[in-house]
Amino acid sequence: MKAKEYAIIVAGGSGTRMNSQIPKQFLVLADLPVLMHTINAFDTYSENLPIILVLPKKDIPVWEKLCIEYNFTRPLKIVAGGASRFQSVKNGLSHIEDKGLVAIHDGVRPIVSKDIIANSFKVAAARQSAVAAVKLKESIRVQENGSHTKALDRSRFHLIQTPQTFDIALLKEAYQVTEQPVFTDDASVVEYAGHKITLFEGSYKNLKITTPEDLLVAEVFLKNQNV
Ligand SMILES: Nc1ccn([C@@H]2O[C@H](COP(=O)(O)OP(=O)(O)OP(=O)(O)O)[C@@H](O)[C@H]2O)c(=O)n1
Ligand SMILES: C[C@](O)(CO)[C@H](O)COP(=O)(O)O
Repeated sequence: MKAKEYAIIVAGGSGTRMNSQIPKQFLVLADLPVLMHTINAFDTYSENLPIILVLPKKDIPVWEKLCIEYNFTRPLKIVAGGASRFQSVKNGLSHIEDKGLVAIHDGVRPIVSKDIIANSFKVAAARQSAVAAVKLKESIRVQENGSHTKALDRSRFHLIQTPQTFDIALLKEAYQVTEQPVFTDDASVVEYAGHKITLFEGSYKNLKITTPEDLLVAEVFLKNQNV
């Protein structure tokens, strides 16, 4: 029998690196707030998928206003976030009581495809974890002591994206730990709990909107979704 599937979309951040008055998840790109593009991608995968949307507590009224403005009616469970991504995911997870699989996705990765979401659930069903990743396109060097740098073999490295999809029980158990500075994503939490991480092919288009220039690129992709 197919496992029950859930998604947690984390949008509880304040976007300090974007340096924008409006939190980046609410900025309008290609006629819609970023977060609505992200939710629509998951709805395209399955309109019945239960989605937990994590928002900064103070911005929940902002989101509610946007939903009225854009006539956005997709059913969601809205949960208040925490001080870090780790805390926000943990808050989201506390609203799932079932067994099954959960995809954790950044609200600010709006160009995720239906196929990537489907693959994340497929791989996680077989391997308990499925983390989207792409290979490096550029050369990399590591800083040595002083001003010296040394070339590294880029084929050994991956750039990590979301969705990061896991067996729900495994992820909940991993999130019981005290938050550590190394926790930049869900894979690092699950690995810290002693589990192996399985990567699957993400996409260079699945970018995270982090700094202002990302808005330009994201808008081009969002306006040309079928290209
Ligand atoms: N307390 C937090 C911090 C981050 N996030 C979410 O985690 C994802 C990670 O992306 P990131 O670019 O780090 O978002 P911000 O924390 O908002 O940005 P910055 O680090 O520049 O402040 C985003 O969707 C963000 O909203 C969250 O849900 N709760
Ligand atoms: C989860 C993530 O998007 C994977 O690439 C990333 O780690 C978020 O971390 P950031 O350091 O806040 O950009």
